[in-house]
Amino acid sequence: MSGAERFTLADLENIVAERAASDDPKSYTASLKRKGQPVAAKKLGEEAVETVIAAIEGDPARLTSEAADLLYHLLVVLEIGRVPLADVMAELRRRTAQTGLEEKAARNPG
Ligand SMILES: N=c1c2ncn([C@@H]3O[C@H](COP(=O)(O)OP(=O)(O)OP(=O)(O)O)[C@@H](O)[C@H]3O)c2ncn1[C@@H]1O[C@H](COP(=O)(O)O)[C@@H](O)[C@H]1O
Repeated sequence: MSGAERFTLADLENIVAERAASDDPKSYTASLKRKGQPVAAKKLGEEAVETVIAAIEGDPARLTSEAADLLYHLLVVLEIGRVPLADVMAELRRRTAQTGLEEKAARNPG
């Protein structure tokens, strides 16, 4: 393990919320918040593509780095969109009652 056992996405969510609310000119989070959701969401999309490329290339170190960028930017988009991570986790927890294919069928009945 990498020593990150006690650091959770909820911890990072708290940091992101604090930085988004700050007017620190050195804060990347605050700058994304100022630019607004279209810019932050586009950045999330770029990080998703970079993660896909790293996954296909099969480089675990690059995949780790790009996945970290992706998760951070997802938390920024959730913060700007006023969606608590707990709501996303509750939705994921709800889905544990069924298999992925059952969940897919429930979304697209018929
Ligand atoms: N985990 C992260 C994190 N991961 C990635 N990034 C930033 O996301 C950007 C990634 O974009 P790119 O790789 O495309 O690099 P870039 O070209 O410099 O980015 P752009 O100029 O295109 O936006 C970089 O600026 C990274 O520094 C992050 N910025 C912040 N955090 C966390 O958020 C905390 C608060 O950060 P500040 O708001 O900057 O204080 C930090 O202490 C970290 O814990």
